[in-house]
Amino acid sequence: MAMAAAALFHHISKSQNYSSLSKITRNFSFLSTQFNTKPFSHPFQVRSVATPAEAVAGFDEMVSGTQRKYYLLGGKGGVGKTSCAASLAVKFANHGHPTIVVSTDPAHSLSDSFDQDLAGGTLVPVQGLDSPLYALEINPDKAREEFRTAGQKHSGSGVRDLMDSMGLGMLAEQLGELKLDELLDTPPPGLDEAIAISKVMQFLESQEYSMFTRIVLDTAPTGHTLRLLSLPDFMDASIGKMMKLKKKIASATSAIKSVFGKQETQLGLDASDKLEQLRESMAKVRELFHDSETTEFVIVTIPTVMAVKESSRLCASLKKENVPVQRLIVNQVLPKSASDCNFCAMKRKDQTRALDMIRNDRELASLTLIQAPLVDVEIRSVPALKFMGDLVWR
Ligand SMILES: Nc1ncnc2c1ncn2[C@@H]1O[C@H](COP(=O)(O)OP(=O)(O)OP(=O)(O)O)[C@@H](O)[C@H]1O
Repeated sequence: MAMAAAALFHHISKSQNYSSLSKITRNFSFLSTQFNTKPFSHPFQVRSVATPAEAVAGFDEMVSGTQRKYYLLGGKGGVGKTSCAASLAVKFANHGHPTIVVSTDPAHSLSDSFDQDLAGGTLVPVQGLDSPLYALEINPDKAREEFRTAGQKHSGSGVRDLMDSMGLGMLAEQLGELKLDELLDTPPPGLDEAIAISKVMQFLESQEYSMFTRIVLDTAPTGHTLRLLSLPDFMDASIGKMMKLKKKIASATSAIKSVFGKQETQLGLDASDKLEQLRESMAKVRELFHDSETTEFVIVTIPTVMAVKESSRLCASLKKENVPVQRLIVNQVLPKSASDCNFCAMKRKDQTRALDMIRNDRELASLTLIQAPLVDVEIRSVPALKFMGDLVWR
């Protein structure tokens, strides 16, 4: 059976042909009948642990409406965030939504997941679909570099010397104290992700991209996400300080200009301008994170005690920050099989324990639980992602 499933996946990955996918689904059912087992039927089901009143609708609800919606997928490293995000994006596109799938994880795997080169920091069309799907892999290092370049202009010693000679040493000192270079060299946790997301916002706000009605974000592992949530406040405080200084510098600049006729650009205010922009986009990110009309954070996990504990902490933080969260994907659930080896039987017992833990967890129990099976090949390429999407997003 495993061999047969692997062969089928190999076939769809090679063929890149959608019409073959319905055949694949039929073939899986066919195989199940042939082998008189139900290896995939149970885990493919979408089950809810929420009470009916709390239960949220399935994919129908996610796909309905032409208003733009954002889906952020996050969780522990390696649990299948990218596979779930990419498969959701493929499914949205195939349901008529012009879609963008974005990765802000410094260790991108969108290209690997789609088995196409999607790098470059700009929108790249995903090949192999009939409807528009674009991918965007933001490189946080590159985005940070842009800030650094602006920062160097801002806090260059030339400016400081000039201000010193003008008797504005105090101000120069304050300028130095801002430690912009240092901020960018050793960014506070989450700054990279913030810069990446603000870059995404810049793209998404432009008229050119207004046609996209579904945005799927494959976020960096949990730690980054949690820090990102608290970052807007941090940015507000530190950039606020920066803005005050900018005003002082602006008045000093005009004083210098009036005496020496120097060009204002010589004092380069690019960095603070950039930071102000960053603050503005962080405010938008914060708004976006909290708007349940447009945004949903989907937690992805696997059935292990460690992953469940981390998901519970993530869920608690999201709730505390009022980030809309309704669904929990438990990925890589071992399918029941008639021919369980000892290892599989033990592993499934272990997974059952972790699933029970979810059902009894204070944070997670109220979420709609979506179980996705562990399949016997890697999820790579558009057809494979479509296949996964049809299992997960129902
Ligand atoms: N349900 C599944 N069955 C089999 N393999 C899977 C499944 N889900 C994901 N995988 C595989 O697990 C690996 C990791 O998946 P993926 O890259 O989606 O995880 P991730 O959470 O995004 O990882 P990272 O945190 O490193 O970005 C990939 O090789 C993927 O093909």
